[in-house]
Amino acid sequence: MNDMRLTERAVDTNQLKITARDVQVFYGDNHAIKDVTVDIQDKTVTAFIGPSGCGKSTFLRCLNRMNDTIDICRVEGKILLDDEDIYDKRVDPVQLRAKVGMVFQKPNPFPKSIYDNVAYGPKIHGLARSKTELDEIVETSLRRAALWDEVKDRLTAPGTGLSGGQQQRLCIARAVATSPEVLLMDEPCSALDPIATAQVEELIDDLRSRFSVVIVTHSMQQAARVSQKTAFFHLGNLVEFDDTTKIFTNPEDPRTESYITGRIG
Ligand SMILES: Nc1ncnc2c1ncn2[C@@H]1O[C@H](COP(=O)(O)OP(=O)(O)OP(=O)(O)O)[C@@H](O)[C@H]1O
Repeated sequence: MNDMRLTERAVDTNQLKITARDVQVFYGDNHAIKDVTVDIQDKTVTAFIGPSGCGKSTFLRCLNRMNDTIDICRVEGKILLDDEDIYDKRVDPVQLRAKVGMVFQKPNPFPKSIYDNVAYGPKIHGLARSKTELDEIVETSLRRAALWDEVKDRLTAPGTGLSGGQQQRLCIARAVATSPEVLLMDEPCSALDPIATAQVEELIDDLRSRFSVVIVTHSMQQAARVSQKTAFFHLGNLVEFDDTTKIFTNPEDPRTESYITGRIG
């Protein structure tokens, strides 16, 4: 699969960003994530793959406490962001989610202008001291999301009026605007056509030069193209976690091999 990979920018990928230890997730009696231990590196794209219902999205949502919003959901174990326990009582989940941003499967811009979609986060987190600074953040974020040229002349138009691919890049700009340290993406291309998918994949590789990206994907081709590390989940277990090339060429576990060769899933 090597020939299909995007050109990778040279960045230092050694530093750890997120450390998860013995994580369990329960939805009522359903034990959805079992004893997951994993290290997520900075400036690296990590892909979560595995059959439907194996817990990829559930585990992803643990990383910015998005599961807090689900009443019956209970998370146990430790998740550290730069050595800080994100489940500590003193951590404000809203602040955490600015640091650990999220992009969802379906583009979900606010019913506001393109400008306001991006300006919202910096405004509520007090990241701009003046209108000029806010304008700068909006422009930089839209540029980082490779959307600026397409929208710079219609910033006051509604975000919901953009094409699906543009809306997803707007959501990426919105997430990037609060200067996150980690960006979580839950099947960000599944509602996009192949051209918009290619644009977002190119963008993911670019974003990696600034922060850690974790992506849930159903597409093994996409995982192989965009990620450096891959985690294979099966029935709530993290079966194998390794360099993406190793997972796709020489996996250790027979369950990983069955999945990547299409025998399970
Ligand atoms: N909001 C929820 N309430 C109750 N159970 C849930 C909820 N979300 C997920 N689950 C359950 O947790 C388990 C893991 O689901 P999850 O969506 O994390 O898997 P997934 O690997 O992301 O699946 P898919 O690839 O189909 O999106 C499943 O048994 C699912 O039914």
